[in-house]
Amino acid sequence: QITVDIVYGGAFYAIVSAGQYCLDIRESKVSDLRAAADATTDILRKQLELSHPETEGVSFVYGTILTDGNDDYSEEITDTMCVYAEKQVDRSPCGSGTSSRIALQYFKNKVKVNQSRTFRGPSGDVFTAKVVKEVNCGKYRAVVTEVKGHGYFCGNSTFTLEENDVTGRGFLLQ
Ligand SMILES: O=C(O)[C@H]1NCC[C@@H]1O
Repeated sequence: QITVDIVYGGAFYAIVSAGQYCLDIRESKVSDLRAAADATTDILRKQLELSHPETEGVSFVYGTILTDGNDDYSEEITDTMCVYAEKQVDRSPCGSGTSSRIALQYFKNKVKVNQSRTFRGPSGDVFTAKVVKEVNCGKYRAVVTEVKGHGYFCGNSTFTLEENDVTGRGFLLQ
């Protein structure tokens, strides 16, 4: 049995420490971490009915974020691995995932407004994040967060859908 937190930070995520699966976010194989996170997302998608008060179309568990469990305020880096959509592993700490993690730390009284933390993804890239202020979202208490990081432009692509291409309208091979 594991215990997860469900948090919205641009998408709904389950947040859980890798230790709950007896895995180590820095030492375990990415394939094992990914499988644990994906199995969690899969189960939650079947069990949970979510509803966002303001945005339609986001009310499902988008992914599971594994952490090192270091949620108390500290200037130390805390590690994150976001496994989202259909088993994709984010190389970065994940923008919406980092927003979710700092919001969760705030509501668990681990950080205060304007206390910044540093989050590291699997590639070693870091984002910093803080809570800026508390707000309401529908009937829920919520926060505005600020996430900073660096991204790299890596290309353009153009997709074309021909009129009779039924398969091209969407498919997934696994
Ligand atoms: O950084 C983000 O928010 C995106 N990366 C993976 C999950 C989200 O789509």
